[in-house]
Amino acid sequence: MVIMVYNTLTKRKEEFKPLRKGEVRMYVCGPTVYDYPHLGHARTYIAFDVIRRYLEHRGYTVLMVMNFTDIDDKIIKRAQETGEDPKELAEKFIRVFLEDMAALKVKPADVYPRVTEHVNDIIAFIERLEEKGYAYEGSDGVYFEVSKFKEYGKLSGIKVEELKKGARVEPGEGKKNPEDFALWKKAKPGEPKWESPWGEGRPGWHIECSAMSSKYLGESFDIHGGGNDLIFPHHENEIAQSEACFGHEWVRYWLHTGFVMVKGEKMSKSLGNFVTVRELLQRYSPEVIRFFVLQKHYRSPLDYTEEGLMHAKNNLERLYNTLENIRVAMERVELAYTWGEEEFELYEVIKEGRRKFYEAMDDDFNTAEALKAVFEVSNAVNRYLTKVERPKESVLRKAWEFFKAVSEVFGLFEDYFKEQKTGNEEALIKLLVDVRAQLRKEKRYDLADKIREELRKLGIQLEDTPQGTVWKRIRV
Ligand SMILES: Nc1ncnc2c1ncn2[C@@H]1O[C@H](COP(=O)(O)OP(=O)(O)OP(=O)(O)O)[C@@H](O)[C@H]1O
Ligand SMILES: [Zn+2]
Repeated sequence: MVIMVYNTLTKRKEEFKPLRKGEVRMYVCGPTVYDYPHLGHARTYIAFDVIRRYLEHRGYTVLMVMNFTDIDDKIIKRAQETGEDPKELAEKFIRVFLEDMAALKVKPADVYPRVTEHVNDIIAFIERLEEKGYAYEGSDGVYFEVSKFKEYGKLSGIKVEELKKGARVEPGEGKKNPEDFALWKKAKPGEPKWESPWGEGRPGWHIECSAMSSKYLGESFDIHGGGNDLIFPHHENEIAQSEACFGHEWVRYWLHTGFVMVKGEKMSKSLGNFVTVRELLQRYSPEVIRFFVLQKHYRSPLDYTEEGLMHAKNNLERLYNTLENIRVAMERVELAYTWGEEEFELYEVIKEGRRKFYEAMDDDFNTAEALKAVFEVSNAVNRYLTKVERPKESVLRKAWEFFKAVSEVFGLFEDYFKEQKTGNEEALIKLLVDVRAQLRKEKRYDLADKIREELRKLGIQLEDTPQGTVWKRIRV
């Protein structure tokens, strides 16, 4: 089975063939960290999380990099408004972003490079562009000369001539042509700055992604993603910089997510029509938000409405009911010495459901279609369980395994399956470890040692390390 992906660069679905065997290298543009993430951001990052999970599920090792834009005009402006230090402001919202994504069960990227920690790599990149004749220094910064890169516009379809017509060089701007964009911005008084061959200043926005992605993923890689609004100018400029610098094709597949919309407009900070992830989490569980996102294909617009979220909640509840029905039924199952009509019927639906699920996900990660297959299986399981007195273990187990695969790909029911295996055991061990630490503080070593000894008998080994006590299972 091949995976087909829609490539914004070629504007069609293509067979997915990674550059390196068994490995996918992907880069997703991360947030500019000056505010709380809203549902629009969540949609984009959940979508790429599911794409990544699916590729892993299909056996690829995925190396995923996401940047943090931790210095930029918006951050400086916000810091000036609130009187905070821009660095601290960025630091705070990186933390917020990571917390919100963790709450939403978005798997962390492998590397989160930040601009402020990669200024030297960015400078080296700009120097290479200068050497190759694509960059020039103006009075207020270093610019990329767009007309020198002959393939400019290949991603967005925007022509250099149109850009020339649509804009002019403003007084005080140091660029030669209106379409040129800044690689390096010379510092204005009071702004954060770094030393460079062009004097003190800071990187422009686009260059960070070219420099940091190539540092971690090499000079060509498989997938580059972001929201639709990044196609132009951000990704167009990234391509120009990178391909000018490396002299060859840079990224194989460009993937873009559709917007979360509110009454026909893009949810955005500037329009003020946003709902933050935190606000939503007070009303809905993280999985409801994920489910809401998954109900639509990632390239389609997604309307934010309360009814939509309620609908997601109800549907997710239906799936959890099915899981509980299976779990409870497992207690009264019997080993299958025979299969009746009901078993064959359910088996057929599970088999078809699995096929449809993978077919949908292989077709440009179509989560909306894949979910339909999940419900077909769910409904069939419930029908089966109301019909038969003594369900057969083998056929129920097939349904259970299917839901586990769905869980892995969609990032739903993860805690549920974990609880099935461990119950509250881990929480209870942690409680005992904490109680023992408290006893030791109070120098009640007899009781503390008793806890350690009794746990050891149960196959749990406690180790006191400088970072605190960790526990391990004794296996042999
Ligand atoms: N309404 C939305 N729907 C889907 N994705 C979005 C939406 N708004 C922003 N994104 C995506 O979130 C990611 C992070 O965006 P970024 O930090 O640049 O936000 P931003 O553009 O400052 O936000 P805003 O658009 O609200 O001002 C980008 O990939 C962007 O395309
Ligand atoms: Zn980027």
